[in-house]
Amino acid sequence: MAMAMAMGAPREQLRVDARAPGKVILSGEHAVVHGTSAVAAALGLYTTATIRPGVDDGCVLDLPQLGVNLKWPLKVIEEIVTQGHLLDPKPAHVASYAESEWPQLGAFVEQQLGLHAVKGADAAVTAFLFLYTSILGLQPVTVRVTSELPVGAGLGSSAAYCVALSAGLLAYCGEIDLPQENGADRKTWIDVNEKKIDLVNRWAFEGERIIHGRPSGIDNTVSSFGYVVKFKQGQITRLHTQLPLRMLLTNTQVGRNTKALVAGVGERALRHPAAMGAIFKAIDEIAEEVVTILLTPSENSGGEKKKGEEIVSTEECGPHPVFKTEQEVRLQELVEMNQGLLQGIGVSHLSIESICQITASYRLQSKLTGAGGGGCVLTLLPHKLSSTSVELVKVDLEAKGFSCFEAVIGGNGVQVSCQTLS
Ligand SMILES: Nc1ncnc2c1ncn2[C@@H]1O[C@H](COP(=O)(O)OP(=O)(O)O)[C@@H](O)[C@H]1O
Ligand SMILES: C[C@@](O)(CCOP(=O)(O)O)CC(=O)O
Ligand SMILES: [Mg+2]
Repeated sequence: MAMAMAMGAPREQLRVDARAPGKVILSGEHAVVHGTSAVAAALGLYTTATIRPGVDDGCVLDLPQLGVNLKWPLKVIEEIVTQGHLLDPKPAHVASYAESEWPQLGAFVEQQLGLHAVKGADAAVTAFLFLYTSILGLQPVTVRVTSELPVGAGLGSSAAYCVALSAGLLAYCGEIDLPQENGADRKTWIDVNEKKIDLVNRWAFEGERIIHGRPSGIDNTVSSFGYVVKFKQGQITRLHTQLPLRMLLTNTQVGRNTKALVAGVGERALRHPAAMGAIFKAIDEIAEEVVTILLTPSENSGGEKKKGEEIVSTEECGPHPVFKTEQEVRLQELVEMNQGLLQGIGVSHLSIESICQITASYRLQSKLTGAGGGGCVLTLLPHKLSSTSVELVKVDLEAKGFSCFEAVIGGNGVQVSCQTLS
């Protein structure tokens, strides 16, 4: 029925919205690009793509966070795309992006953006043109993408951008069911149908390849499926954890580029294959142990607390003691070890180390999340830690110029909404 309603409304009267969450990586970033396991959780901050009917045979792309607002007559795009890409869109069959097949695209995007473009704007526009022409073909559309996520900060903004765009374009061409409109002003968001999430995820991965160069796929996967996932060589395991995952996210405010950081780790791995392989293996073991802890039932059948749940550690942290369960003590140690290994492969930063030292003085362990080199740091918070103690840590971090917030994690994945335009 939902699809019928959506299909019933001609496209020139349909506005489609798709939103996708950012993410935190609990363990395994960078090593996962080299085939090991990683664990990631959806973050309660979203990127939203809005697809509206186009006007006078044109395509408009509005990316306010990158200062991009471009409009092209469709025939201009046709000249660029026809050179290297069938103009017969097959939304259900994911095409793989190859720069060699689009010889004109790079120069076209560079010329369109000019010399003063914001860093990363070229990748965003290129990813859009690939996804738009591959999924929709040359249909007049007006597309706007906005986000609650900081861009380039390790919270998976590139993946959320690609997932939201892919879902919005697939919904606009009828490949994804849309919700019944409720007539009220409030949007009705629905999860993308299970059978279609994989299609969204595979298109988004192609977009991530344009932005990241060599993505593992974990970012677009957790942004598509939501909740908590284990990812290894394309294998997705959705983790149903009962462990209360509380964390503080601190932004170093240091900009960096994931593509360059991932390439740098690859080059170091070529220079030191055995040593880097050993580090990747250690990170793999850490990620596997994190999975085991997350999957430990929190209570046995009688409702009593399981072994891992009793308080086994009490340390001073400002005015209140920090109570930690055995699972929390083990997770903290794994976070500390993972951060040390990430430092070893060259992706930490002075600002990240400074945050780790500040939180360690409160008996809390932290690690960079995402590509590192700046960006964001996650700090595990014992579930019994008082809000007063959390506030103390935040005040200390903010006094050093960092910005931090207690993250909402483990929520839903990609969702869609629609509105029939009068
Ligand atoms: N809201 C957005 N609008 C346009 N492009 C975006 C947006 N969010 C992310 N991007 C794209 O993703 C890039 C950042 O991705 P990346 O370097 O992987 O950092 P991260 O994924 O950690 O935020 C940006 O330079 C841009 O190309
Ligand atoms: C470094 C890496 O493991 C995660 C990158 O995360 P982000 O783009 O910095 O949010 C790369 C990848 O897995 O594709
Ligand atoms: Mg990214």
